[in-house]
Amino acid sequence: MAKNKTSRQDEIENVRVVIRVRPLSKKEQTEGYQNIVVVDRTENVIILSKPGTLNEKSKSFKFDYIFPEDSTQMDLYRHIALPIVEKAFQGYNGTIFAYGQTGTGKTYTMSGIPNQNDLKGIIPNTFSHIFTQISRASGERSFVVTVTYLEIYNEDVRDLLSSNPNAKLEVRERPDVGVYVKDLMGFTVDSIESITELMNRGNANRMTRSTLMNDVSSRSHAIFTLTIEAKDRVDNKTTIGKLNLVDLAGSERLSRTHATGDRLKEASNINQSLSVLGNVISALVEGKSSHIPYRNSKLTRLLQDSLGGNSKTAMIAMVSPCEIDFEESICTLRYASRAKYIKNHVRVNVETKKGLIESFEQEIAELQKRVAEISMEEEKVIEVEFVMINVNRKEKTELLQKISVIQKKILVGGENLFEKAQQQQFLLETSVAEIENLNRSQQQLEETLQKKGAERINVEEKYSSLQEEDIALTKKIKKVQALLNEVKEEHADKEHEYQREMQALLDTNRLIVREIQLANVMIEYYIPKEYLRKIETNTQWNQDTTEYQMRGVAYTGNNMRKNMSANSEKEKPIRPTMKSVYHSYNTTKSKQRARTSWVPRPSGHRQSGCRSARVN
Ligand SMILES: Nc1ncnc2c1ncn2[C@@H]1O[C@H](COP(=O)(O)OP(=O)(O)OP(=O)(O)O)[C@@H](O)[C@H]1O
Repeated sequence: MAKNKTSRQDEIENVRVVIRVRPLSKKEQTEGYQNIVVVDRTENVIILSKPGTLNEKSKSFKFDYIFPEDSTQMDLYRHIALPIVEKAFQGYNGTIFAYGQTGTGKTYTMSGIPNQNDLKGIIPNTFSHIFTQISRASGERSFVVTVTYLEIYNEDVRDLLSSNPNAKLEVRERPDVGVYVKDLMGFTVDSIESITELMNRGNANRMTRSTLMNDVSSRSHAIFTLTIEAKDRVDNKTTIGKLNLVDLAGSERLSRTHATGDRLKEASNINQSLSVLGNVISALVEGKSSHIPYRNSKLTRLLQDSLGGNSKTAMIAMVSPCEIDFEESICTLRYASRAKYIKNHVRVNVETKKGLIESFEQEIAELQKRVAEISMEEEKVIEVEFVMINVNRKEKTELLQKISVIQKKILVGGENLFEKAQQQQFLLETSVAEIENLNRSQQQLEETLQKKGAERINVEEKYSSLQEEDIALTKKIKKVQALLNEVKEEHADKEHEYQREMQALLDTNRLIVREIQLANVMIEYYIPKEYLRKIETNTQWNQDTTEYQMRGVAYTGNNMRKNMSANSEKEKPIRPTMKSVYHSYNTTKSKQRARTSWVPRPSGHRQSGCRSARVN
């Protein structure tokens, strides 16, 4: 990973890109499909052979690391998540996101199988890691860990931990906070149980369904965020590390999924937002323009810091080894290859305002003061009134309970030996994985040494005679020729990929046109002209939320109708006084309109109908 420092003390770091290959599924094996993936562990190269061709048609890609199909969940954790989580404790932001075709193991890698220790994914392993780290920290350090969990489904942001997970939340931006989700609920956690309970609740609320490509396919992008606030009492410094664990929805070829109707719309939305993510990656890598299209999707807006900003970021690109997925796998590897060149500017986030720990400590001090006051009062009134004592005792008990709840939120280093057994389990597995990795590195070193030895012999033997030089040159020409062919083929592949992307865009476009046509028909036949004009003059494009907004939205027809129906039968609606603001239909006018509805509306109006549709 490239790394250097800038003058502002920021460290410049490339996004770390690794590949994970899942094993062939039982279904693929029974149907007789071939595994076309070979991994060169020494060079970190993945080679895919084009089905039905000889080896020379294979394609190879180099990455920071490649996890072959026999890799364990712990291998992934140790190599990818562990260094980032450790840095989050020091106040760095971190992001790990899983990208890839549908059914390649993104959810398996990020969440895994919850009840089996060795199959737990990155998110639950992070919980064990965090609480282990806290219990190992010095007693001078205090921590508050907060969790949020959201999903982006069909370009709507939803809080997976809310009691109303279907409510759509707004993405906002403020100079002092950056991009954030309004009304997203954050929970402080004090144990592995409490955080696991939140994860399970969120997962249960996540939008999944069975598709032709995956029995349990995630139809949304999910972002699990852990914020670790750490206060050091020695230097009185508070740092905040934010960790985004992202399970993206899978890309899919619409022609292979046979999706129609709402599912087609859902799949188009997924592809569309992944395509915006791809455009952001390209723009960052090319560095041609200062404009990076983060605003073109909610996903890229929320991941703005993770891509090109202040975050240590790792992308795990998932690949299927199956021959029928060759083209999709090549697309994934190309996509991931570009991400390797993104440079982030990372730094420690030092809290300058009052953090959560300080607020909690202040609240505890105030409550303790009140408890002390009550104790003194108790002593004074002991001989006066029995009832008074009871009232005071009740308040005191409540205050002490409150203090205990807040105290639990602040985790003190070394003292909180939670879930000892689970921590040990985690440590044990980590050490086993460490030993395995050391063995593997040793094996890789030996292989590299052997290779180098063979190369030296080659060099010594080369050019011992003119004839040999001639042979070598001919070989070189052949090699260059092969390279040229490879480049040509690559070009043809890219052309092909471009065509397919175009096709996907056309599909999406067709859907949008259909929706616009529906909106136009509804406007044409159901909305009187004067109301349409009124709607248009009261509607404005909001650059920040990237949606149209209505002035006086509380007085729009449907909102007014909602309020009126909420009124009891007895209360008569206050129609007369609201006439100026309530956009209700006028019966006489609608009759007139029905008589003249065959008259075509000016084309300008049709277009303004499109404008009133939400654009993302
Ligand atoms: N490395 C792996 N080892 C064993 N099984 C795996 C592995 N990766 C994926 N699987 C299995 O493959 C299936 C699909 O995995 P998963 O649902 O995680 O894919 P996904 O990429 O999240 O798909 P989607 O984008 O449709 O949500 C699951 O049954 C999962 O258990």
